[in-house]
Amino acid sequence: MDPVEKNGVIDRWVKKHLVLYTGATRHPFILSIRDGTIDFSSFKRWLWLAVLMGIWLTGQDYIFVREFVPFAASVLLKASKNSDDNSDTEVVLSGLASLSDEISWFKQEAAKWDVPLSDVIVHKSNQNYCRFLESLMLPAVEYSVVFTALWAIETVYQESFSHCLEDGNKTPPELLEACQRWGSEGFGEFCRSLKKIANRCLEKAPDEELKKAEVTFLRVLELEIEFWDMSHGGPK
Ligand SMILES: Cc1ncc(CNC=O)c(N)n1
Repeated sequence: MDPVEKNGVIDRWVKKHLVLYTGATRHPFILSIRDGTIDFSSFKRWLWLAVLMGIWLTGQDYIFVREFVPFAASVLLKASKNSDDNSDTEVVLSGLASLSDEISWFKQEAAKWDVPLSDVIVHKSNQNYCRFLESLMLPAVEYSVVFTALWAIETVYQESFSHCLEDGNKTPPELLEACQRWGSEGFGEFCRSLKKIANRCLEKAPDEELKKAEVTFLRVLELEIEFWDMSHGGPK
């Protein structure tokens, strides 16, 4: 890890807010996937799996990803305007490409499990998250703030699902594909690129902007925890 990364602003914030960060990246929901802590009686297993797939197959995450696309596109727009370093644009573009692949994956999974993705009831925590994303799309929101949000949103999933793939995991085989989608080394590489860009911008940000970016980071963690809570409590 090069020196900027080690002592970068983001690593400082992760350390400072480790409890909330761990709450988002080691949520009981994620631990229950990694430990496969499901009652192996077939009915409960199936039910548990249905609850678990609920996050994806009641379409909550599908709705999130559909809302996340315009947000990521707004970051791409800001990146193309930010003269600093146009390699930022390529990083964001690669993220958008994986999003389009993700949407097709959701559709095929929904078809496989025979779950309609249209007129899904949007859960409260999902509505909050989508409204938050919309607030970040306003032109006035600073580049360092939106990149901090983009890095945090992607990293929570990467950290969470890569944990489910670590040695000694007991992740149910049916869920390995979903875990690999976000837990893969490639996605980890993408998150590290986002972190580099965010750190570069945050190093130069005035205090006011730095504070806004930190608050945005914490808000993403809270919203991710609420999102896991929603699925942990099952589709309501
Ligand atoms: C709630 C939530 N947070 C982050 C991600 C990962 N980013 C885009 O796919 C996701 N799919 N859903």
